[in-house]
Amino acid sequence: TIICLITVTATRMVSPAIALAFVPLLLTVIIRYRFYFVLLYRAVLVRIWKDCVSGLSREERAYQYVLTHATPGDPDSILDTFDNWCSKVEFISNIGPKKGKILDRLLMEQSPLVVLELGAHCGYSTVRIARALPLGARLYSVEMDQRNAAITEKIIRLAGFDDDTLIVNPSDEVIPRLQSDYGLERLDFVFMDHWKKCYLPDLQMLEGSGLLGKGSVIVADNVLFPGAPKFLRHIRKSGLYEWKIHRATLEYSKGIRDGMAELVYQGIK
Ligand SMILES: C[S@@+](CC[C@H](N)C(=O)[O-])C[C@H]1O[C@@H](n2cnc3c(N)ncnc32)[C@H](O)[C@@H]1O
Repeated sequence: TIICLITVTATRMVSPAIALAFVPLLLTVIIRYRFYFVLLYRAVLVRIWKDCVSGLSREERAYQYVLTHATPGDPDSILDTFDNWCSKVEFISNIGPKKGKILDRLLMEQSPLVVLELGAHCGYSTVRIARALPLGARLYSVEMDQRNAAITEKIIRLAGFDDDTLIVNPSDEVIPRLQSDYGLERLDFVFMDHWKKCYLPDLQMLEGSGLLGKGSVIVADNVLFPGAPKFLRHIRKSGLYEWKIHRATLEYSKGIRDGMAELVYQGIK
């Protein structure tokens, strides 16, 4: 319909031959970027519409769904229910099941005892991380949005991970106080999934904090889409890390390429 309308309007303004010449171009654009259009529709248009009709935020809608469909105390059921909602009902930028499995594997391999999560949103990755940690490990999750943090808090409790620490503040205020306020001496594992423009300054802040030791692992999501080019340039040039990109697709989307960066700090401590 859109193509016809544009063509008809264009035909009235310019010659029919020129207008028709644009049809293949339009079709090519639509086919090539179809996954991005679907994402725009699911993440923005459906959200605006449901915000209006439900009177709840998207995060509250997700929580209501999880509360009524998942088994309390069962992290697997909570994650599966989130995944179901995000693939079939509305889009939320949880790390999702595919990249989540990569994160699970890295956590299992490292068995970290002190973990920092930057960007908890509704608590999906928080539950995913907590589920994979060895006994006695500590997870510190940082979320700056109070409403998101309230949902995360409820999801953590629903999953039964009452011992995790949720810090409601922006990462650049939390990182400098991790030693003084929380008594941390070393971070074994950091998961970054907050605003992409914060990746580089926060990584540099962590480097300067003395909290990273040789072998500390940093995993950063979405480094290819939406992308974190300055962060990638730094890890390439600084010489402080052994690193690789785990290629995948964007959460709950088939055709948008994304990746997670895995960094192993080579500094001394
Ligand atoms: C992509 S979502 C996180 C998704 C979550 N990691 C998951 O997989 O379930 C990003 C979240 O990071 C939070 N955020 C963004 N910048 C932040 C910052 N500088 N400090 C703390 N939280 C931040 C946002 O409020 C948002 O809730």
